[in-house]
Amino acid sequence: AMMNGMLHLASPVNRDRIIFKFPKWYTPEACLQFKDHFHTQVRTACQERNARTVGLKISKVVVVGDLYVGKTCLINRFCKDIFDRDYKATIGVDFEIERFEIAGVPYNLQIWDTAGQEKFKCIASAYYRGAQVIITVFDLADIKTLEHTKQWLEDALKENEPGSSFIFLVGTKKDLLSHAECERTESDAIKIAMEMQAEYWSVSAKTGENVKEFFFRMAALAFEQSMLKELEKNDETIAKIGEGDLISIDKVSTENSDSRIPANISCC
Ligand SMILES: Nc1nc2c(ncn2[C@@H]2O[C@H](COP(=O)(O)OP(=O)(O)OP(=O)(O)O)[C@@H](O)[C@H]2O)c(=O)[nH]1
Repeated sequence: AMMNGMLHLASPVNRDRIIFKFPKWYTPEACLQFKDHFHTQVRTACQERNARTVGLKISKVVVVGDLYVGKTCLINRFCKDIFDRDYKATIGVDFEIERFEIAGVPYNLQIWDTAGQEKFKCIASAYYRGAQVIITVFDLADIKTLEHTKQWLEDALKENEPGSSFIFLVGTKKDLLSHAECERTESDAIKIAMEMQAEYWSVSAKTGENVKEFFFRMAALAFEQSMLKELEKNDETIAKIGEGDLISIDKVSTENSDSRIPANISCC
């Protein structure tokens, strides 16, 4: 099974998981980043990825929110392209690994589906740690689930470094609302998203509306952030090597004891 799993990861990624262009936001009112292309540094690093970015890139995503809001259906629509109208409660947690190729680089998302039922909360919260993305989900047709999203987010944030996760607020079951109803709920949701510093999306797992767009956007933001972090780490390593060199240069200049040149000038 292990062998199969590894072969699976080595095979080419599905054609509809290839991202070239930076995916767009849903609404400018609650959007994490305004831009339509990858960071130049990231693009360059992706082009020379063999030299600089080694290893299997994987980011953790956790999906939280009240029971019955449609977390499992949202994940299943994207990962398996299916929709199940029968409700089966998530017991504790479940996860999917979704493979992408972004700007030419293989990339994986580990998507954790957590249970909304109160009795599973302590099991589920054990999986919140180390989330690069937190998705708080509510049901557009059930306004009290929107009110609960702040609490869900707070619980997820407790387990993570401040400012280390991208936050999304997602309203599901868009198909159940008229255009006017949807707009009304959206404007409430956008206010909450702004308070949460989250990006807002309305989706339907039933019809598939905005599902792929949402996951692509999330994957691209998470990918870019992890590439930037990696580049920063590489730069630090290079800087440290540089420091070492400077110390030896200092030594040389001290040993030469040329009194007209202060030793520290060689730093620049
Ligand atoms: N009409 C419609 N129904 C949906 C949609 N998404 C989910 N549902 C229905 O809502 C119910 C709950 O969906 P789930 O995905 O199981 O909900 P959940 O948030 O994972 O629930 P827990 O696992 O208990 O936390 C199911 O009966 C789904 O068929 C949607 O986009 N439109």
